[in-house]
Amino acid sequence: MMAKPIVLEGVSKLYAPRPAQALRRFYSSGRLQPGEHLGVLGVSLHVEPGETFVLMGHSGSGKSTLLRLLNGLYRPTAGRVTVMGTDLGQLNRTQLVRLRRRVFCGMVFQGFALLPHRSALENVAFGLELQGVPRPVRLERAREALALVGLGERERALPAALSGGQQQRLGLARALVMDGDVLLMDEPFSALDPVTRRELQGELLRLRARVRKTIVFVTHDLSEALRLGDRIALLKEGRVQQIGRPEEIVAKPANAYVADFVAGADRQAVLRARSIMTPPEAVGGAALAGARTVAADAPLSEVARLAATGGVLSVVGDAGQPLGVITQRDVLLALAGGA
Ligand SMILES: Nc1ncnc2c1ncn2[C@@H]1O[C@H](COP(=O)(O)OP(=O)(O)OP(=O)(O)O)[C@@H](O)[C@H]1O
Repeated sequence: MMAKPIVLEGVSKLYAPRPAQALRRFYSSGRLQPGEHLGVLGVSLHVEPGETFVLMGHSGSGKSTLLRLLNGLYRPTAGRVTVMGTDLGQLNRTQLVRLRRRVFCGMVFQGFALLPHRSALENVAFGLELQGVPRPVRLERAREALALVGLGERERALPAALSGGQQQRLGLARALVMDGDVLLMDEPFSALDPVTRRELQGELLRLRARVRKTIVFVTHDLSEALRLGDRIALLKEGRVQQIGRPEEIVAKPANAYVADFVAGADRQAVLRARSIMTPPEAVGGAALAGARTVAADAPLSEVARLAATGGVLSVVGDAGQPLGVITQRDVLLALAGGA
């Protein structure tokens, strides 16, 4: 079995002159002293190969700190970070740099630091140049990456001649051209207008199917997280509130904070039949006889249409096996945001 790209076990990071001491004091007294800041506290999570894992939370909740812990840019004050089966704490600087280069293909930021006097093509090829990849090879790979993000026609353009959305695509190409399996994205689309932003999200979803990279994506935007994430971790004040698939977080928020955070979600788009069904025992066998079936993955909008004509729906899995039932009441509650 393939090693998990990233595993975090009880990871904490304090920004303090003496972080270990500050953390001990924080655990015993619940307080920090002036000049000490909590980055993240006791975070455990893992990222599966090929998934898009979203770190979501308000400003200051610890998303960027976590991203820099999981790629070894920061060392944890406590806890363990394991990347592709290797405990980062066991590596010296050189080994760490080598592992990061092998596993991660760079980070995509908002306002990506593009080289202003180099063409789009040379910007993308730059990382390979630093690695000593011969010029013809790196230009060929850079062209492929540019084509992948839809900038094939603009390879000679200087960054300043590109729109904000195009510059962001260029940033993406610059990361994609590198070898690593894991792509880190820190609020890459936040500075873009809403239309361009949605467009680039769509682009990323399409790309993901083609390049098979594992993606860790940071955002404070709920709709972006729900759209892009296979799974989402919601952070508050450095602590994980809930980890789950988008429909799990929306349908079964773990606490009042999560419920409040997801209150504005587009429930019809996010919820699936499986997230609102109840066990078959909930209704009598008689009610199920002749019930219409709906796929477990069907979105709530479709479930609602089917349920509107009355009766109970039988939710079935890929092989047609019964998984649960949905009544009209379940649909109404889900649409209304009830449990
Ligand atoms: N270099 C630093 N020194 C001191 N405190 C820091 C440092 N970097 C981050 N922090 C603190 O750690 C906490 C988490 O910050 P972080 O940047 O990880 O949050 P974030 O969720 O990424 O926020 P944003 O969305 O605003 O970037 C905040 O309280 C922040 O003030």
